[in-house]
Amino acid sequence: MTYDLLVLGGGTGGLVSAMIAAGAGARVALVERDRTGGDCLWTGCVPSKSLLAAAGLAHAMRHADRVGLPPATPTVDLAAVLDHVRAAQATIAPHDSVERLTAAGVDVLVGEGRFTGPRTLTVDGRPVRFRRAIVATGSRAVVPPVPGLAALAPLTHETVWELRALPARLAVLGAGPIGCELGQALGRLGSRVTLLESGDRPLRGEEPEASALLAEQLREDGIDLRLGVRVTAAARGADGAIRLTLGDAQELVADAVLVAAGRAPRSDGIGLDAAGVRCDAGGAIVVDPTMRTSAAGIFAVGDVVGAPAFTHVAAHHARQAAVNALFGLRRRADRTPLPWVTFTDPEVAHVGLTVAQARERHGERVVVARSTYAGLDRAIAAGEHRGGAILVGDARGRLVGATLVGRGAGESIAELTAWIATGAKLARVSGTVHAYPTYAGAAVRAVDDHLRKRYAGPGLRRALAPVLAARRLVR
Ligand SMILES: Cc1cc2nc3c(=O)[nH]c(=O)nc-3n(C[C@H](O)[C@H](O)[C@H](O)COP(=O)(O)OP(=O)(O)OC[C@H]3O[C@@H](n4cnc5c(N)ncnc54)[C@H](O)[C@@H]3O)c2cc1C
Ligand SMILES: NC(=O)c1ccc[n+]([C@@H]2O[C@H](COP(=O)([O-])OP(=O)(O)OC[C@H]3O[C@@H](n4cnc5c(N)ncnc54)[C@H](O)[C@@H]3O)[C@@H](O)[C@H]2O)c1
Repeated sequence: MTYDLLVLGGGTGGLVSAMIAAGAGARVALVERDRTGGDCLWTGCVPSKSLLAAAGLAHAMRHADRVGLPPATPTVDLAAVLDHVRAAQATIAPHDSVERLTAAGVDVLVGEGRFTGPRTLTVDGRPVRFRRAIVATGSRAVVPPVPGLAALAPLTHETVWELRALPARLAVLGAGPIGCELGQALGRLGSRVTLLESGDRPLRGEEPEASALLAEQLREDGIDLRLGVRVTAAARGADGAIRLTLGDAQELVADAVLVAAGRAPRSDGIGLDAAGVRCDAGGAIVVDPTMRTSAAGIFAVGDVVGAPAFTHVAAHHARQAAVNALFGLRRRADRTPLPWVTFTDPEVAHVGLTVAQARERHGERVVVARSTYAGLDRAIAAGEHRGGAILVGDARGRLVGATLVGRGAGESIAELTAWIATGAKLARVSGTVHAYPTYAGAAVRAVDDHLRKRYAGPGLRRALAPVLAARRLVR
């Protein structure tokens, strides 16, 4: 049989592609060599958010006095916390399962897939023919070429879940989303964490204020956050401890190292040359906005096409690619704003342009509205003080970007994403009634303050003075 659509990879990108195609009545095969569900379910979003939930509670217990309760120091048993992680995975797994795919009409082919031509692929050597294909093979952790590091088999987001006990001293390499989320979680659960970042701030792509608030909290948590640091060598001593040599000739001793220094597309070894699919210098499959690769009839989605690497982006790509592949349409994946959230405490949520990007694109006349949780009633009532909102408008005042920091940021960003998608002006955010008191109020407050500063000055008062004087004459 020749399949209408062959999907290589059973993570989010592959699952969504296959389910949509099967729903449309196509003959679909999905090839997966491991467990369906991919990085998100097994080694990414779900376990990290489950771990963060436990870490957040441990932190809240220690700091209960912020709201007038006696603080408590939890005795953390990592094995029990990881039972919670696995229970969350087990609850979600049926949604991504082979059984669900099969029931929907997808043929799940278990094994290693490799293209052998533009319309053929083998699964553990067995040939399969297809009319159209979607590549969704994801990405893998990169271990930087530091002498001695790879030989230590450092932890990555793939293996950290196999720990039996908390490392007493944990060195984390990289303060991107993975390093910050996992570093903060393991630190709050009891490891002494040193977070080593070669750049000058954590979450380097976010607004500098967001990075600064997160850095403050990480340090308050007791994490030794070292910026502008390069690890030049790694070795295990006779005592079993790991010694990292830092660029400035200092030594850091740790019981375990977690590498969180970026990810690389998983595009090698899958026969892309035989299929005529081109990759860029970093190994990302080159696609156009309709997710077509350089090979006619072959599409690619998710992490394998490079940044931004998020589950909801993989799903969004897949929705466009599946219908484009089956029906020859040209639906584009670049027509909608893409939000993302780093689930640290404080959460950092982002959509659209940063202030610097907006200035580059729209010039100096961009509008910037800011607020902090120090003036937000909901945050004050909850004893939260670290957070705020930065909204960016173009020269005409249309919302083009937003960053929210603090509790609730990940939820509130949805509203701003929708406003950007509709081309709304900033004033619409505060013109819309929001329930009181909510964290969503941070964005409203930012816009209100901005409008007040801009319009409610002496000029407006001078202009309105005669109107008010005339109204006083009316009985
Ligand atoms: C620690 C961590 C936390 C994260 N947290 C979040 C979060 O909170 N929110 C968010 O949006 N994103 C998060 N992400 C990112 C998210 O997990 C990825 O963007 C998403 O899983 C990508 O989906 P994908 O389908 O492209 O690839 P994957 O999920 O990696 O799926 C690829 C699949 O292809 C299979 N495969 C590869 N090669 C072959 C082959 N030759 N033959 C057969 N099968 C093959 C693999 O086994 C895998 O199952 C996180 C990532 C990490 C690492
Ligand atoms: N909440 C989420 O949505 C979430 C969570 C985790 C990961 N992710 C996704 O996974 C992607 C990968 O995450 P990541 O954190 O591994 O990568 P990243 O590329 O975002 O960050 C890696 C960090 O490591 C630093 N670094 C690189 N080499 C280093 C070295 N040798 N020494 C010290 N620092 C070094 C970089 O400067 C950078 O700050 C993210 O970009 C995101 O798309 C998403």
